[in-house]
Amino acid sequence: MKIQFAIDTTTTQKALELAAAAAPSVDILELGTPLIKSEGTAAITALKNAHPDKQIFADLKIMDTGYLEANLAFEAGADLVTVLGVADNSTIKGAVGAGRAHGKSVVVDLIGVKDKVTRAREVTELGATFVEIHAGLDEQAQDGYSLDTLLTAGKEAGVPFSVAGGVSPSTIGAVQSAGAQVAVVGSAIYSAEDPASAAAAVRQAVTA
Ligand SMILES: O=C([C@H](O)CO)[C@H](O)[C@H](O)COP(=O)(O)O
Repeated sequence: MKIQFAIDTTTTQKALELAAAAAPSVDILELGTPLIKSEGTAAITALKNAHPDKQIFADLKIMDTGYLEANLAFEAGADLVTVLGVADNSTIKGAVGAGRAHGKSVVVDLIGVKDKVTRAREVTELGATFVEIHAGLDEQAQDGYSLDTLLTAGKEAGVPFSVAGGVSPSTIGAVQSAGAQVAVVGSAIYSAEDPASAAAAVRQAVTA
């Protein structure tokens, strides 16, 4: 299972510092949506130039103009780009088309999708490389939030998936056992006092 570090900061400078600290322990470096909104696609290029050996994930959360927006991110150096599962199928197909034109991948983020299992199967048919079974930061803050719901959906869907929703060293083992291809870890690393050690702890909790 790959480890993806979601960098939810708002400046390229801070993102580069966090990426440098975590890089030895992770496989994929994600530019979070707030970072891209704050700094634009130039931040994608900066991270790719600093880490050409890593997969760079641009969390654009595309909702419309799938080809156009995905193309912007791929041209800037992204290897993976997100489109929203709640978007129209034509938008998802557009983003997938841009991915194919660049030889890169599109991930469909199921944040806000009620029936994640059904939609996961549909968008995989449309060409998503994998789906992200995701509860966002606002959903995580609600009473009764549990990562288990995401893991159950991932197992049931039977398609390639990642999991994002407050994954930490203590829960990443369950994500791996559920069969995820990728575990997304954000705040457990970027909010830690020592992000390098936090990323190493995440790596140690995953079995090879
Ligand atoms: O995608 C995310 C969120 O929508 C804000 O951009 C997060 O990067 C994702 O949820 C992973 O972060 P954690 O949940 O803090 O691990």
